[in-house]
Amino acid sequence: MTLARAVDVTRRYGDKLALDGVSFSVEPGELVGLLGPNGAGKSTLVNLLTGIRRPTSGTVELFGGDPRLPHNRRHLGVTPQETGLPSSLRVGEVVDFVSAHYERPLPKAELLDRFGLSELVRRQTGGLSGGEKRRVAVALAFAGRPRIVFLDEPTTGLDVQARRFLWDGIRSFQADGGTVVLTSHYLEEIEALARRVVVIGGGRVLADDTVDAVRGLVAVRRVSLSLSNALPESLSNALPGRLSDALPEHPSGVLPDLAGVASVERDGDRLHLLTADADRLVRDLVAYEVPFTDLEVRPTSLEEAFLTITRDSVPAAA
Ligand SMILES: Nc1ncnc2c1ncn2[C@@H]1O[C@H](COP(=O)(O)OP(=O)(O)OP(=O)(O)O)[C@@H](O)[C@H]1O
Repeated sequence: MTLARAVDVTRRYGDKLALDGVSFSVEPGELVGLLGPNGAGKSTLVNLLTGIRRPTSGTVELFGGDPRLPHNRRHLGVTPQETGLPSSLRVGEVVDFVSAHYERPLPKAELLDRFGLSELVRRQTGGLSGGEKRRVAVALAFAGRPRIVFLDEPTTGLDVQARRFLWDGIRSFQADGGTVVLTSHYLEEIEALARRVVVIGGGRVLADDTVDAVRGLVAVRRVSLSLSNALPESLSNALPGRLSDALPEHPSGVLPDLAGVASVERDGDRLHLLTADADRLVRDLVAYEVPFTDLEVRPTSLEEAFLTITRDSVPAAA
């Protein structure tokens, strides 16, 4: 049985289209990473699938039913992006309080041990550090032995060791048959946990694939250069192509049709070429004796990489 599903879902906040025709499903035992830049729509998707908000159009299902109905949420665990803990209660008391809502909660000691929180059991939550609070908030999603958990940026604000502890807790839940959906800005984080990654950008699903495949997609570099003078005419004539199409009015003529260039932007005399293989592009520029100056190669942002690569297939958001 598909545990969570969104079918052609849109969600508006006033004029803002936060999700635009998103379809997505999660099968039992999966650990799925939702990856995307700020404002991409990740939290909105999580909030729809967990019944916190309703879609504007399209359908969402949790355990085959409406996520807003309590009986469909019995086997759900959630850690939203922001959580408040009652500051005067001790960690152990908060766990007791949350666990009391479930028929068959995890024993308190086991839950705390799984997430490396045993030493904090007698501490008031108000006195915990930000990272400690976050770890408690994430652990609470597992208190009721959920079948699926949604973790919205679970490791924000955590140091390396705390992050590792949390990853171990998430992994052991999945090893026991649990299903996890987590959001992150970082492919590295998703890579540490998940095999499947769904990339969200501008309210749409831009890619739904293995981490390896997505890593290949986002390894895009921006190669910037200025053209110092006109290309030799013989070269211009011999090598017309998509770059020349992109630069019809460039005074220096055309660049050769360099393989692997995903897009070309022009900014005055400066050209910005996006490519997955910057080394090869630079070698080609040299081999073609393109008269460039001020060459600069730098990584692109995730957003830039995806929006560039998918520009042709993704219509502009409304
Ligand atoms: N309650 C709201 N009212 C108005 N706009 C909202 C609301 N919630 C989200 N949005 C807008 O919807 C878009 C998607 O937001 P969402 O929080 O889902 O993105 P996100 O991918 O989770 O971002 P982040 O990584 O920054 O948390 C953003 O433009 C955001 O400003």
